[in-house]
Amino acid sequence: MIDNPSILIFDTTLRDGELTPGVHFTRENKVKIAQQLEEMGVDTIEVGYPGRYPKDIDDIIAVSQVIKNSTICALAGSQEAEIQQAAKALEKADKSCINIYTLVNLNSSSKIVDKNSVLSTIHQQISQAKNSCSQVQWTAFDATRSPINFLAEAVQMAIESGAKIISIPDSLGVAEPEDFYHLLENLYQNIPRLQQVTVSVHCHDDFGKAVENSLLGLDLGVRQIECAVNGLGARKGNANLGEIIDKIKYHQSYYTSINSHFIPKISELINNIMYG
Ligand SMILES: CC(C)[C@@](O)(CC(=O)O)C(=O)O
Repeated sequence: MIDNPSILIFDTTLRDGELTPGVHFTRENKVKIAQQLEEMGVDTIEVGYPGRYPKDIDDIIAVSQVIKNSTICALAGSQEAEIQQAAKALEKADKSCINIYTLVNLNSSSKIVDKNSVLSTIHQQISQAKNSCSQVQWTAFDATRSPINFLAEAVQMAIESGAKIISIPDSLGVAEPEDFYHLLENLYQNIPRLQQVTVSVHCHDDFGKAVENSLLGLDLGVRQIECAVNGLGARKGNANLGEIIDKIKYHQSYYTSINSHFIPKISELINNIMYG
């Protein structure tokens, strides 16, 4: 049903998925996986984090050469050097996205953090990144353990600076569905401009809530879900791509461009790479 609101699927199998204990994807396998993700209709493929893993630069370049329809995404921390590396890696991509993350949980830092300097970093880095890719996504790292007022200020700043996608992660997978729903609701109530950008969620499965948490914001306006094939990802993984797609199709109030017939095939490809 094409008239239903469309939900974008952002796959992070090749980035967060590679943080699954024991998992490594060769360049050749990253290209193969990306081709299948594109074939099934995934909107955005996050391929790596060049600022932390230098080999990801060439992985992203290799994937960029074969992918035409999906957006290619590179993760970057909020330092200038990381953004430059992401931009360099994405030069050949037809549609590119730099996903910048900034720690908003000021309590967790060992240093005393000045709020204004965090806000000005967000502004500077997004302003820099938007000249070197098609779209900037900004991720509020550790959003679910952050002071809500500061989180809202940071989101507001990211939107004003030009981020077109705002991602709210449950970075450590600790949010109860009720709490995650209230967090999103609070942001929608307090930031009118959230309606003008794409809101994304990135949930981890430490307590088995990744899929539930990823879907509960759709009625509030969330329009992008970050997930990974077979639920791969750091620690206990991210939301499982196949489950997300099936639930959206079953729900019937939303639309995704993903062809779910491809899910078993890509699931098997990943299994063969990991255990074959
Ligand atoms: C940056 C991000 C989306 C992250 O994956 C963190 C990271 O991989 O460093 C998360 O779960 O918050």
